Formats: sequence, structure tokens, C-alpha cells
Amino acid sequence: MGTTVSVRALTKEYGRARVLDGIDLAIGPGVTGLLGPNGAGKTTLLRCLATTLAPDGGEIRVLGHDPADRARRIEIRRRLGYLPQDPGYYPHFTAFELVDYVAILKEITDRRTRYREVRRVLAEVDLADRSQTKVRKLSGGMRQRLAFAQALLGDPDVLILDEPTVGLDPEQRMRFRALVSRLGEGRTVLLSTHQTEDVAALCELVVVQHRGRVIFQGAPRDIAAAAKGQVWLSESPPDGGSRLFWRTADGRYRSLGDPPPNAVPADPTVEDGYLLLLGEPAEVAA
Ligand SMILES: Nc1ncnc2c1ncn2[C@@H]1O[C@H](COP(=O)(O)OP(=O)(O)OP(=O)(O)O)[C@@H](O)[C@H]1O
Repeated sequence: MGTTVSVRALTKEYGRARVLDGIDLAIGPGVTGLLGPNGAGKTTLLRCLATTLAPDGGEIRVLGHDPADRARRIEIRRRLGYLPQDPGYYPHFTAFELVDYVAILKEITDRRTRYREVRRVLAEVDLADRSQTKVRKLSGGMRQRLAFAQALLGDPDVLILDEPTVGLDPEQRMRFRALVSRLGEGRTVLLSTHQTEDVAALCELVVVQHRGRVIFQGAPRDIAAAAKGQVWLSESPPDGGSRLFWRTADGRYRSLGDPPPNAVPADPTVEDGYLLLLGEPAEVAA
């Protein structure tokens, strides 16, 4: 299938800081992961795509529509689900009431349809038995799932998820992966994350954003493959030429960069490829 979300020469500045510095991107149905260090501009990009922030320059198309055009923007919003990084909660609402409220804003006007839809999305995120619990009494991870539930209302064609796995316990993270991979069949899912394992497990495409630019776009295996020949295991800590190294559970040292003496090559992961791509200065985490 074709491109559903595209971005060309996108720019955004806050004061003098150029947070998006000419982003080009084209994604289609399936799950795409957006990786990047803190402050790379991921949230800013996702907000522009979710039509909640206007860029300064460049072009966006979501499902063929231009969000700069008011009428088209509404079309996009009807077919888009968005999990923001800091969702606002109404602490005195119950879980049901909160999602129901968003469903009203999303124009699901028929009461019975809306009731069924709210129940459906709460069940999707494993919160069916918490529907009458006040939001303020939910745990942080449950609130995150609640925010995810509202993004699923109306079965959107495009889902934009800003750090969706923050605060989830391992079991919920696995459930999230299963749900997102199912949603990715035929829909476009773009998620930002710091979890390279989620990207390796879930995403067909990975985009790496750094200092407001896209510095990599390709398959997770390609980003891992780019680190081939630069990941090492050694008995003693490397003394130079390594970008990063740490002591592993078996007592050996895993390093990225030039091989330390007597090192053996290790299989690179998405995380290795990502760290090497960022090219951060040497750092020791022993
Ligand atoms: N409303 C704003 N006003 C001024 N500066 C902002 C605003 N929003 C974001 N920034 C700045 O823009 C830069 C990019 O922020 P953004 O939240 O897009 O990054 P990010 O990649 O999502 O980071 P993180 O991984 O920490 O969530 C940061 O330096 C941030 O301080």
C-alpha cells in the first residue's frame, strides 16, 4: 500500500532554537518507530502530524490531506488517534467517563454506539474492570493505558503514539506489543519511544531523529546491521577507541567502536546500531 503520512522540508522554531530542521519522511501502513535522544524534536514532529501544532515551514500530508487547510484538518482528526506525551486527565472522572468524553468530542453521537465503543477500547487496553474507577485512583501505568484507549476510539486509520510504553509493567508492555502489531495490519501506526527493544520487536520501519533531522530511515535489521564489526566482547575493559562500554552479567565487557585487545565480535542489536548512529562521545557505564 502507498504512503499515508508524508512530510517534506518541515521546520519549526521555538525562539531561536530550530527544533525541526527540514524533516523529510514518508510512511505507509504498518508500525513505524521513531527513535531519538531527549530533545531531538520527536514530540514536536508528532504534534505537527496530529494537527495540534502548526509548523513554520514545509508540507505535511496525512491520508492525502493537508493539515494547514482547516476543513482538511478536521477530516484528518476524524481518522486519527493520538496519544500525547502528557495527556491531560480529569482526575474526578471515572475511566469510562473520561473515554466517553473524548468519544463525544470525536463526534460519536449515537449513545448506544458510543457506549459499545467506549467498552471496546477499555477492554482493548485491559481496563474493562476499572471502568468505574476514578482516574485519580488509577496507577500511572493504568492511566497510560487509559490514554491509549481514547486514541483507539473510532478505529482510526492513523495512530500517533508518543512514548506509549512509558510506565507499563513487562506484562502490559507485551500486551501492548501484541495490540499494536495487530493494529498495524492495514493501519498506519507511528510511535515514538526510547525502547529499542520495542522497535526491534514491533516495527517494520525505524526512523531516527537527531537534532531536528531524520538521520536514518530503514528496517530495524538494517540499523542493527550497520553496527556489524563494531560490537565486541572482551575479558578486560577497553582503554580507548570505544564509544561506549559496559560490564555484562557474565563479567565480560561489551563495547561499541574499535575492538579492544583479544575481543570477539558480538551480534549487533538495534540499540547498538542506534547508539553508533548518534555518534555520541566516549562515555563509560561500568
Ligand atoms: N512549547 C515549547 N516552547 C519552547 N521550546 C520547546 C517547546 N516544546 C519543545 N521545546 C523544545 O524543543 C526541543 C524538542 O522538544 P521535543 O519535546 O520535541 O523533543 P523530544 O525528542 O520529544 O524529546 P524527549 O525524548 O525528551 O521527549 C527541546 O529542546 C524542547 O525544550
